[in-house]
Amino acid sequence: MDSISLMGGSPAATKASFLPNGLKNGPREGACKPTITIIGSGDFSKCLAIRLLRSGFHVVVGSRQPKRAAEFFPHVVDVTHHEDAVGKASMVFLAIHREHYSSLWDIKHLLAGKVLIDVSNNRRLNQYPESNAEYLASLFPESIVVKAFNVISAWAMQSGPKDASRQVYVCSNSVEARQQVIEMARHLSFIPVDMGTLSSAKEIENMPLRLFSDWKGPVLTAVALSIFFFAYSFVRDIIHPYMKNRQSFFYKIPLEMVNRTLPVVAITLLALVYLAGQLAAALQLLYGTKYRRFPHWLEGWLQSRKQLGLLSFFFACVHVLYSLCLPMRRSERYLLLNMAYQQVHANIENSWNEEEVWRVEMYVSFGIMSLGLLSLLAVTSIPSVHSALNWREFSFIQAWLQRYGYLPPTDPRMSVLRSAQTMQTAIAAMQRLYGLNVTGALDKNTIDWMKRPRCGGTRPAWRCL
Ligand SMILES: NC(=O)C1=CN([C@@H]2O[C@H](COP(=O)(O)OP(=O)(O)OC[C@H]3O[C@@H](n4cnc5c(N)ncnc54)[C@H](OP(=O)(O)O)[C@@H]3O)[C@@H](O)[C@H]2O)C=CC1
Ligand SMILES: [Fe+3]
Repeated sequence: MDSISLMGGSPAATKASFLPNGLKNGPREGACKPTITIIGSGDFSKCLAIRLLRSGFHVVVGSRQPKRAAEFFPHVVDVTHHEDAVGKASMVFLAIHREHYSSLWDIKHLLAGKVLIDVSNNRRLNQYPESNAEYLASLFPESIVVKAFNVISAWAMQSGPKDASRQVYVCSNSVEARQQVIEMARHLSFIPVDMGTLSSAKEIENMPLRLFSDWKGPVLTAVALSIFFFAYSFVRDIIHPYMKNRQSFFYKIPLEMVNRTLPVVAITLLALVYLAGQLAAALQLLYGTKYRRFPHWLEGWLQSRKQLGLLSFFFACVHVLYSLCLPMRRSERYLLLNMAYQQVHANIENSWNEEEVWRVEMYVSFGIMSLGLLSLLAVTSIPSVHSALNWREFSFIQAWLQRYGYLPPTDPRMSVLRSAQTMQTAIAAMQRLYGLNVTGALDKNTIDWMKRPRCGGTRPAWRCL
C-alpha cells in the first residue's frame, strides 16, 4: 500500500498550510500569523475568535455594525465590514444563521474561490429539505463550502476541548479544503472526523439535535418489562392472598414489590443482551454466510446492546440498595418480634435451620459476585476505559462474559466501504471517507493485495476492512 498516503489531500494542499507558520508546532516568535475571517459577531463568533487567537491565528471579524461589535472582541481582533473582512483571508467562517446567508449575496464576487466554513445548526431535525451547507454551496457555487464545528457549543469552543466532546465532523466536496479544515481542527485541539463529501452535511447537522436516540428503545423495553413484572408480582403476592384468605399484604407495594421486580428486569435485560448475539449467529448459520444483512429489527437490537447492558447494571444496583434497606423496615421488626414470641410460646430454644442458613449465605455471595461481574462489563463500556483497552482486550472481556456472537461495525463508514461493488468504487470510497490519497495509478502489487482473498473466504481484502 505504498502509493496510498494516510495524510490525504493533494501535495498542493499540504503546501498551502493554514496552520500558523505552516507548522504543526504552533506559532514562532515574530512569524507572520495566518488570518482567518469570521462573518457574524454573535456568541459563536466571539468564542471561536478567542480559540483561534489562543492557537496563534490572526482573526478578522466581519460585522454589519463593526463599531458596536468591536466592543465584544479582544483589541487584537480586527472588526470590520463584511467586504473588508472577506478580502483579508482565504478561509472564512460563517457564524451566522442559515436564514441570513442570502444577505451575503452582495459580496458573492469576493467570496469566490474562498473556503467557507459552515458552522450552522437547525432548531429541528430535518428542518429543511437540503442541509444548510448544501444550501450555502448552491448560493455561492464559486466558493468551496466545508461543514465543520457545528457539534461544538460556543462554550466548549472557548473553554477548550478538554471540557467537552472533542470530535469535530468535517465534510466537503473539495478534498483539499476538507484537509485544510481537518488540519485546523487538529490545531485547535479537536479530533477531526472526516465524513467525506457534502452529502454527509445533513447527518452532521442532525447530530446536535438528537436527544438520547440510542436509548429510546432500551428504556422503553426496561419500562415495559418493569410494568409487566410488577403487575405479575402484584397479582401473585398481593391480590391472590387477599382474594383467597383475606390477608392484606398491601404494605409490601413500595419496597418488597419493587425489589422483586428490579432483579427480574435486570436479568431479563441482560438476557436480551446475550440473545441478540445468539440470534445473529443463528441467522448467519441459516444464511450460510456472514455477509448478508440482518433484518432491520435485529440490527437495531444488536446496536442497543450496550444500552441494554447498562440499564441491566442500573437495575441490579438499585436492587442491591433496596435489599440492603429491607431489614430497616418497621414491618420487618414486627415480624421478627412476632416470630420470637411464637418461638417462645412453642417452647423452641433454638430455631437454627442449617439448610436455610447455607441457602441464604450462598444466595448473597452469588448476588455480590454477579454484581461485580456486571460492574466490570459496565466499566469497560465507559468511553475513557474503553479507549484505554485495545480491541482484543475489550472484546475478550465482553465476549468472555457475554459471549457476543456478532460485533457490529463501530464505525458507520465501514459499511459504506464494505458495500462497494467494484475495486474502483472501493478506492473512491476510501478517498472520500478516510482522506486516503491515491497518488497516480495504483501499482500492480497494491491491486493484487486488495484483490487477494481474505477473512478465510473468497472476499477481496478491501471488503474485509
Ligand atoms: N451558539 C452556539 O453555541 C453555537 C452556534 N452555532 C451556529 O453558529 C451560528 C451563529 O450562532 P450564534 O453566534 O449563537 O448566533 P447569534 O444570534 O448570537 O449571532 C448571529 C450573528 O449573525 C449576524 N446577523 C444577525 N442577523 C443578520 C442578518 N440579517 N444578516 C447578516 N448577519 C446577521 C449578527 O452579527 P452582526 O450584527 O455583527 O452582523 C449576529 O451576531 C449559527 O448558525 C448557529 O447555528 C453552532 C454551534 C454552536
Ligand atoms: Fe436478589
